[in-house]
Amino acid sequence: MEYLVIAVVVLLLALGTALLVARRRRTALPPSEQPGAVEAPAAERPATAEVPPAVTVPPAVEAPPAIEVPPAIEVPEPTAGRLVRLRAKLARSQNALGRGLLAVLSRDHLDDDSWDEIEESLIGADVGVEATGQIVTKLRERTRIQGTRTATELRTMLADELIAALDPGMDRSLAATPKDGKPAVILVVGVNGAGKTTTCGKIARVLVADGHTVVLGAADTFRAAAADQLATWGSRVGASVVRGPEGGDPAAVAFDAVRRGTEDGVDTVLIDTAGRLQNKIGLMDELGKVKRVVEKHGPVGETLLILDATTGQNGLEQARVFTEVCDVTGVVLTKLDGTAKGGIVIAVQRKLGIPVKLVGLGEGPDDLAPFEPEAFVNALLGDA
Ligand SMILES: Nc1nc2c(ncn2[C@@H]2O[C@H](COP(=O)(O)OP(=O)(O)OP(=O)(O)O)[C@@H](O)[C@H]2O)c(=O)[nH]1
Repeated sequence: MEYLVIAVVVLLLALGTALLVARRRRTALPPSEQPGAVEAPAAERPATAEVPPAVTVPPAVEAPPAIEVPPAIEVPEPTAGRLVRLRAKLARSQNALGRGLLAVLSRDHLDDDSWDEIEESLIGADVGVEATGQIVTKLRERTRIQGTRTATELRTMLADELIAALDPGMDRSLAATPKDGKPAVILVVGVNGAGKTTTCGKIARVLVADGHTVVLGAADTFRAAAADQLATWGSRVGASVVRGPEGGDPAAVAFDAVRRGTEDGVDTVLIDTAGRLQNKIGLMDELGKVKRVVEKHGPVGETLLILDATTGQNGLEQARVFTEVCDVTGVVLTKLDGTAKGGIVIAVQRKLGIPVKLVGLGEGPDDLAPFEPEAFVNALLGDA
């Protein structure tokens, strides 16, 4: 009997505990798990402190010491035939001048209006009024005398006249060969933004491609970046660059560059100058001083004027100032790839009486070509 009472008590206790656990579990269920429960909007929910994720700190790795990798020396493209290779870059001029003119020339009959159109195309391409007059007069005369009619023959005649207007007999070689054990000195002048520094770098590549050794002088001390730019160009072709402090004396840098070129026994010293001077007297003083100081080592063999082809007739005015200030021996016409007015080459040569020696046809390092009148005119007129 005693045992029976104990068993009943134990059973009742077990039942009570089971019931209590079941109730507790029901109240502990999360609201969303309860059927029909609606999630309270975030604003109404009590803010809970977010536990930041555990951060694992990687073991400290020692950085390897920086190794200075010298830039690889590049082999510039050969200069021969560059103009032909770059002819596609004259696309804008080809469309404006070549296609337009050839369309007129292929008409059955060339009347006065057609000749007027030819004249307008040439003037529109910056050939210049005087040169255009002469070219058209000669063409008209030849077609009248020879009775030529086919478009191909007319194209050949036009090309002949354009080439003649470019004076193909002019000496366009660069004076870059050393004399009496001294390097040849080339001064590069022009207004800022014309592409002077870039062209200096490209000329260095032209010279290296033609087998010369070169030292570059960063005498454009006005703009610190110009010297950095030149240093990059130089390092790519293994040419040393002599530079001075920003705002320093350009003549001193030019002098040091020639001295360095002489000591190193290089063929050519190429000197980039600043063209930022606002007035002719200042410009004359600075360039005059650079030249005088450099000439303590020996004569300057070449002074190249860098002209931006896209500035058209305005550029010609600036050019004239430089020709008055220094003895310019050659012109480099840059950015011919960016203009439909390729005829500017003719105008520049006629106005200045100085040969165009090189033309810039793009921003690529080898987009600078020795100027050849025949190849240029053929590229301008296209193959039609
Ligand atoms: N499309 C094109 N751009 C060119 C050519 N030549 C130079 N440039 C660009 O013209 C810009 C000016 O060139 P820079 O060499 O800095 O001109 P800069 O005359 O030295 O100027 P400063 O140092 O300020 O006196 C650059 O963006 C060149 O890449 C060219 O033939 N074609």
